[in-house]
Amino acid sequence: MSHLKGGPESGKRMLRRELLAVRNTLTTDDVREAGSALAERALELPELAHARTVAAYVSVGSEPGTLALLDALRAQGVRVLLPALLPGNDLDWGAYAGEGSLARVQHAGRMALFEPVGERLGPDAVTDADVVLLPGLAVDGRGMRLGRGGGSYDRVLARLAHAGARPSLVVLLYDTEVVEHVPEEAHDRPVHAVVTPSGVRRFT
Ligand SMILES: Nc1nc2c(c(=O)[nH]1)N(C=O)[C@@H](CNc1ccc(C(=O)N[C@@H](CCC(=O)O)C(=O)O)cc1)CN2
Ligand SMILES: Nc1ncnc2c1ncn2[C@@H]1O[C@H](COP(=O)(O)OP(=O)(O)OP(=O)(O)O)[C@@H](O)[C@H]1O
Repeated sequence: MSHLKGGPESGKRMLRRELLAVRNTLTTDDVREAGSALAERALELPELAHARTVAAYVSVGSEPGTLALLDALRAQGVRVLLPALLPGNDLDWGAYAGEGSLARVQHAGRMALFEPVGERLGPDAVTDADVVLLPGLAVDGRGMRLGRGGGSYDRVLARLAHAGARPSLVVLLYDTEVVEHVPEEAHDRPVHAVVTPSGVRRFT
């Protein structure tokens, strides 16, 4: 029973706290360098080279940087969708039209996010994506991902499954965040690959 001490929920909470503490020690230079290496590695993925639509997100704070990757994809003519947080933690989507098309949004109790300012396409727009780039704090050898705990991407994955959409699911992390074991709950779904500054690892 997951509400009991030692269940997957408390295991996730402890692991999140440890991983966020490590991220908090990174300097802005560390974050920027990791972001450019990450973009380079990610662009080697054939899935991204052939994608028409990619669902991504704008990194904030000590998250591995995504802006370099978003701009490179856009320059290649890829349609890049970005999330906007809805009440209840579901995600709406809008097209990325360059850095000037982002607005800093402060949702109560959350880190400030950068969200697209243009037309909102609705939560189902993500089902158009050929690749979904997911944020996270860790992944294990099975591809089980630890998120921030909002459940936004759990909902995205459930929505994709419901629509019969099967995009490539790729999580973007630092090297040290590929760990031995991520505690999982019944709703968790594995990703297909992780990109870190040192390369790509696929899960079977
Ligand atoms: N850059 C970025 N954009 C993103 C996400 C993300 O993880 N990173 N999301 C990922 O789903 C979605 C938004 N969901 C979010 C969920 C939690 C928090 C957050 O600040 N969590 C706090 C803890 C708050 C709490 O415990 O309630 C934190 O992690 O410090 C932010 C966004 C969509 N956009
Ligand atoms: N399909 C879903 N619909 C609604 N709520 C869900 C769904 N899947 C999971 N949840 C809820 O979301 C909450 C957070 O789940 P979990 O701790 O697995 O988040 P996470 O995977 O770390 O975060 P994220 O998915 O945002 O990256 C849980 O309370 C869970 O019950």
